[in-house]
Amino acid sequence: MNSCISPASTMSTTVNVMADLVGKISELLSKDKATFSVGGSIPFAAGAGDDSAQHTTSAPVVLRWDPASALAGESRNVVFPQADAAVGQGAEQLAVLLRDCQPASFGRGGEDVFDEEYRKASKLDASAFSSSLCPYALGIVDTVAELLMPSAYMAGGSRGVKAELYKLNVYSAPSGHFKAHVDTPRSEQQFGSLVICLPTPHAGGALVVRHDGLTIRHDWGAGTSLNEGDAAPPALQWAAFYSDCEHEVLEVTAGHRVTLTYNLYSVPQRLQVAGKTEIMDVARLPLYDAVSSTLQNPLFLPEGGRVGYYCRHAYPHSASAPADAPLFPSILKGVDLTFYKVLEALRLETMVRQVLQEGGGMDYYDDDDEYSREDADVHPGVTISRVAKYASGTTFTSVGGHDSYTWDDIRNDYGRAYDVVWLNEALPATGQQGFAHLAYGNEAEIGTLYTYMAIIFKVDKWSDKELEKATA
Ligand SMILES: O=C(O)CCC(=O)C(=O)O
Ligand SMILES: [Fe+2]
Repeated sequence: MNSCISPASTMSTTVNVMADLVGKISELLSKDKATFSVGGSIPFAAGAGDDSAQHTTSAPVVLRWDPASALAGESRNVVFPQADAAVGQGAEQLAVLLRDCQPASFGRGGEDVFDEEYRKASKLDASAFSSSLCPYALGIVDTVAELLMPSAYMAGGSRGVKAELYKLNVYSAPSGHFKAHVDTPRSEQQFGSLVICLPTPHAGGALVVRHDGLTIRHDWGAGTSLNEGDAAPPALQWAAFYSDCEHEVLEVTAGHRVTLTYNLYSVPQRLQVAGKTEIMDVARLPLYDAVSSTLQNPLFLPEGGRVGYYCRHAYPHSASAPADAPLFPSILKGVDLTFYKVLEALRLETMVRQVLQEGGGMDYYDDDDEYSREDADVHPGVTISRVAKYASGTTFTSVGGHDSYTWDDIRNDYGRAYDVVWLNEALPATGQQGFAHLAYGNEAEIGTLYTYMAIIFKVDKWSDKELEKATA
């Protein structure tokens, strides 16, 4: 160790540099969009003996397209990466692809315009080609969801990312490029774009993304054989960025740079199932028949009422969700989702809500046991249940801070009371502390009661006419 003490000026420089660095990092961490573009690289599987179970690798990518000039039903194809021996032939196939592409336009003042000064590229529309590349299977979509998903949608993980194929673009030497621009969002749900670069040898053509004074450069030509010295094994290279980021494609100086572009949307994750009955025929489920025939039986709740089912799965229901991205019903899964779908298909008035645990919590108050109405003759199997006004979030009451309160006083302050015929019992593991109340003791304390997610539907009262018909 050097025993010499640094002069004061050096010390203070060091301190300043440290403060600068720490400041920079914490500023980036505090900014919602400091991570405004992410990217990566996925190698191609080497074939037999490859340890692809451990690492994500890609199978060769087959690209097929419909040339405008070909007979109906005829398509052409090319496989990436090209085998070394086939590079000459590959160049020919690329030339054919290029010939079948159209000049790429861009949006200016609400119009599609062609201007090689601004953008020099060729494209195929998504309707004219397909490829075996699946960004979901490669983990790209999950990675984007983890890192770029707008934070407003994160609560409860109820939203997912949809990557929709948009274009195939080819930027070729000399001078293929796209000047700085911002992509036009295709809908309100679009939050970004994804670009995947197929492994063709090229130089130049870096994708440069800028946001808030920061720049990220994705240079995919650098690792290809046209840049000897640093040529890497062929890989799929990709980048994703937020829609409000300015970006550009620098000039391609050699070869062809071929990319697939995708629009990235934030979508309700499971609502893709919950919201669309057309992809699943609910009426084919045994549960559908069981519920529908029960409802047709005049002996079942002739006076009408509510029937409840405690969800079998645990959900983060005591956390609140943003109003524009509610957790329920979109987060429902498995049998809970199936049951909800069945009720929806039967057009029953249904609510997915938190229900307060029956009875009280710790031994603070008298339990006067009024909440459960087991006066079986009048209301067989009916329980007065406390149902929350909202599906998610924790509620609080100031009731309970004195020993003259009873559990019922506290419970009465939670949601609404409904008479419910329960189909099952709540599973302890699905409960969460969703209702906080004041408790008493030496010091002010807060007690909590458990809430459980439930699906409750309404059964209408039978009219005399219907009853007559049903029993005839
Ligand atoms: O091919 C790329 O790298 C991105 C092209 C682009 O910015 C676009 O298509 O809007
Ligand atoms: Fe763009």
